[in-house]
Amino acid sequence: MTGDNSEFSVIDRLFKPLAGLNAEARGLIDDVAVLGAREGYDLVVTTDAMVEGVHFLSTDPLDQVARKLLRVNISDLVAKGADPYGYQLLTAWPKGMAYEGKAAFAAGLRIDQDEFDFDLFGGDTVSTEGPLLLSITAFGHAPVGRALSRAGARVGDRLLVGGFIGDAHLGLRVLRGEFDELSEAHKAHLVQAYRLPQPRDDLAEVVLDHAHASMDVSDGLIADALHMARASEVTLVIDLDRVPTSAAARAAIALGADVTDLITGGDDYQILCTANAAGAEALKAAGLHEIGHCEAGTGEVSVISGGKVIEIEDKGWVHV
Ligand SMILES: Nc1ncnc2c1ncn2[C@@H]1O[C@H](COP(=O)(O)OP(=O)(O)O)[C@@H](O)[C@H]1O
Ligand SMILES: Cc1ncc(C[n+]2csc(CCOP(=O)(O)OP(=O)(O)O)c2C)c(N)n1
Ligand SMILES: [Mg+2]
Ligand SMILES: [Mg+2]
Ligand SMILES: [Mg+2]
Repeated sequence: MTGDNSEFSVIDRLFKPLAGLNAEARGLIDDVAVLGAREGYDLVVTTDAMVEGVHFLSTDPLDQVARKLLRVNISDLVAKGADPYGYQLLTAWPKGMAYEGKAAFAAGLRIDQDEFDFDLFGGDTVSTEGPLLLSITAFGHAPVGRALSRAGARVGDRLLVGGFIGDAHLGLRVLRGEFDELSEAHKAHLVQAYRLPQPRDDLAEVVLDHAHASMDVSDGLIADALHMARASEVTLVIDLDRVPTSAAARAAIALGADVTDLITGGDDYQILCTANAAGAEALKAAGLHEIGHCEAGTGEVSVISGGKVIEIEDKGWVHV
């Protein structure tokens, strides 16, 4: 089996089929991929890595790890209003990792490549004495000059979010043995949110058409709102009571989960954006939720609940 599990055999057997017949990938037998320019569009590029023990658990199924890796990258693209196109993949396999694990990983990629119409263009394979490390550089297309940014929030804008906040953070805690009293259905919902975030590619177009500033929530709602507030040089006011939470999250809160953990825990991969009043109505009609507004400022986030300001010390995830 060692031959089967070696670098070029794995590329040939597991990754070449994922590149398919796409000429841009050059059959994964060249040094580069060559992406043709699409007239009238900018190429939007993003990179996000995932490390075992930092972004996912060693007990998470490898097909789902692969899908999460694709999804966290697609999440950044759709938050910019870009149409996901394809990706480069880096795999740093722990020495001795079995072929079966790599095959499960490739099977997960296949599922979500098809789900999101996203092609593999190439990448790199290395081995490591450390934990499993995976990285994707993802490409998407946005009409020239129109890809959204974290800057661009305007005083008077409404602040909106694409879906539930806090589920993934609670899902990680469920996997670590917390909230055992929750129903099996609620636990499954939260674990699914952690293992398999749902990037809202269906919202990319409406966000592109109506948002002034847009990003995805990865570090935590408050931390990422702060990133947006700083980039836009405004104050974002978040009404905690309007932040959408699932029935499962509310059940966890009833069991003692702190609501501030939900808005600082991260891993949500929901769109966070601002728009003027008319734009906000269009975004709400598409399913986004209004959670606050934008005031004059110099890069602050203010969280209110029941009309009172809440101080939040740890605002979200920071890699150190
Ligand atoms: N090692 C790095 N080298 C160059 N740019 C980086 C590096 N790490 C992060 N960045 C840049 O810093 C910015 C913020 O990154 P990050 O917080 O990871 O964004 P996101 O939450 O959208 O994934 C991005 O513009 C990203 O390209
Ligand atoms: C095992 C495990 N522990 C902790 C976390 C929580 N966590 C790790 S990284 C992170 C922030 C998001 O990852 P990052 O690499 O910062 O993504 P980016 O902001 O670049 O999109 C969070 C919330 C997790 N997902 N899994
Ligand atoms: Mg990143
Ligand atoms: Mg990201
Ligand atoms: Mg981050």
